[in-house]
Amino acid sequence: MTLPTGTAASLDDQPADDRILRQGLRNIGDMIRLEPKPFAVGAVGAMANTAMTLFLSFVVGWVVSSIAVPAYESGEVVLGTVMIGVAALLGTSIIRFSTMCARRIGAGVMMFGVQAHWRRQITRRYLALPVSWHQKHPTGTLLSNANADVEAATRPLAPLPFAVGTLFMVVIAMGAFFWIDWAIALVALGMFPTLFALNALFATKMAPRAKRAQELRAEVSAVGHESFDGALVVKAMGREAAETERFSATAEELRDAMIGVGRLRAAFEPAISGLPEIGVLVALLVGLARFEAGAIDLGQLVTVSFMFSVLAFPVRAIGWVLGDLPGSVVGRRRVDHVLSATGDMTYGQAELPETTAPARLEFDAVAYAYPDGKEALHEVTFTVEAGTTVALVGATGSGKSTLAHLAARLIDPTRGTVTLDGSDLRDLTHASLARTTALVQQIPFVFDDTVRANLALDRPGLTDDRLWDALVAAGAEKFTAALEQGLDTEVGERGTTLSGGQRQRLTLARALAGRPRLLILDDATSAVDPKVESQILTGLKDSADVASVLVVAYRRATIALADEVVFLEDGRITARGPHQELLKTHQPYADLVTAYERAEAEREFEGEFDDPEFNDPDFKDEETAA
Ligand SMILES: Nc1ncnc2c1ncn2[C@@H]1O[C@H](COP(=O)(O)OP(=O)(O)OP(=O)(O)O)[C@@H](O)[C@H]1O
Repeated sequence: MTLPTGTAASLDDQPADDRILRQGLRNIGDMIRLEPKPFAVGAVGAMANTAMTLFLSFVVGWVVSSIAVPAYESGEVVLGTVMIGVAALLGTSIIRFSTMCARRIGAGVMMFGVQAHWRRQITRRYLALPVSWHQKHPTGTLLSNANADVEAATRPLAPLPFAVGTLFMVVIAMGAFFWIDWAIALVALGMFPTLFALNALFATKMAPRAKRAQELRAEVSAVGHESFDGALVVKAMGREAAETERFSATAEELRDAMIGVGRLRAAFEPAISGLPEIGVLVALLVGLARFEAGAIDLGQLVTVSFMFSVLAFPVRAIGWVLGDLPGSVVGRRRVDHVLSATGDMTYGQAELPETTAPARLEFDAVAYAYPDGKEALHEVTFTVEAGTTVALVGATGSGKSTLAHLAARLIDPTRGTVTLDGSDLRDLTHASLARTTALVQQIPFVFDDTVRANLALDRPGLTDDRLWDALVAAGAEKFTAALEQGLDTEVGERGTTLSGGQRQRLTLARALAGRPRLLILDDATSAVDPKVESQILTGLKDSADVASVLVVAYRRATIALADEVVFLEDGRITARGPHQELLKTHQPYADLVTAYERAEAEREFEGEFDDPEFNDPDFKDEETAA
């Protein structure tokens, strides 16, 4: 049995500088394959645009030599010829404008299309990866993967069609230069390769800085997310200054890294943007000399000068693409780190029958080791017989939650088997497993949506009647009915408008609405009034839709409701049997349950339950009177 370790290519395995260009160009190739149509529109638009720009050079040259010069020499303006000149200039400009639109639209659609594709892939991957992978990756970093990294990876796409068009223009212009005059062509031949070499040098120097900046973006996102997520703890513990300091330190590191990026850019940018201007100047000087030597005429001189000056700006687009390559390679590697992460849960083909009868859960010699190698459970063997309730009891860290996660197949055992009605959980289809079992955790997760949406989670066939039945069974119908809009009430981000106890009962109702055949409660009612908790669990046992229940329990009353208690010590079952029997026969168990009882009495005395109904005498009387 292999563990879902969630490994992937290491991010430190950074490509050497000389490979940045190759990897960057391959990355661009991959992105073109993802969005070929918008790229084609953008590139064809750009090439048509540059062709029109070059054509304009000839039009300008022709207007000068055939209209302006004869008019100047004869002192006569021929209106018809002028109109042809104006029409040629206007027509070329209109086509240039429309092709520029096509270039920009193509580039935008391509870039946002690739971004959307990768974001979808990343989200799918996050959902497919096992819990063990998520435990090792902070949420802030995952957010950064889906945002900053995807954006960095696709950044060269914005100027890409422009750069492709420019390359096309350079090739045509070179031909034109050679056709007009070899000396002018030599100037161009010197300028363009120097410009490409300069850009390539810039890209390789930028690579390590871009990598560091991208890592720090993820760190800032992770620290920020943790601080905002833990805002209540930070405030309650008076840790604002320390937390601000922690965030500032990372933010300052990012600032320094970005300044480093800016410095390098500042060092190269003047040379990269100045070189074409120098080229124009040299071409003009050489052109003038060649004109005086009679090698070219005035129209050709104007054409050549115009061509050099219209090329001076677009050749920068090639620099923009090359300048964004290092960041894009680093962003792509970080995206690939998520997309290539292994450790998916693979599901089998077996289906359990679609009945509502309670299921039988069996652990046979189960062991589980976390990815750090620490074995949390050893040789665990026990059964939850169909329709019975088994309480898992054990000191903190004894392995109760690990066992609950194995029962719900959030993780797979390192050794041994977990079976439902005789089928190994690993052989079942995902749908069959989700239909049969439901896990309710101590920390309830509530979506920023209505009560109805939170209960139904888009599962088919969950009518309002069924949702109300589940709310009744979870002891949540009174507070739901008291909400202003009942099932349609928005509960806010993470259910902030509800108390902790209400959130727990809502998530219990969510699980019950699916009528699971095995219900796993991992301390799922800890914030609920103990008496209400007892009522809920008794109700579940007596209900017509009786399920088998595996419950991680701390309260004596809850434990006493179970048909059998499984007592865990350091990941091993050291005692099993009915609660009353274990109290008499197993001293560590008796000690723990007594300690729980004492702690519970203190909590109750101090009114600690995060459940307004419990702390509100009217509600409490109403709910506990039955
Ligand atoms: N993600 C993890 N990585 C490594 N070790 C872990 C991880 N989660 C839990 N453990 C370890 O596994 C052991 C069992 O943990 P588990 O959460 O199952 O205990 P528990 O009985 O549910 O504890 P509690 O009552 O405090 O919730 C503990 O020693 C814990 O430190």
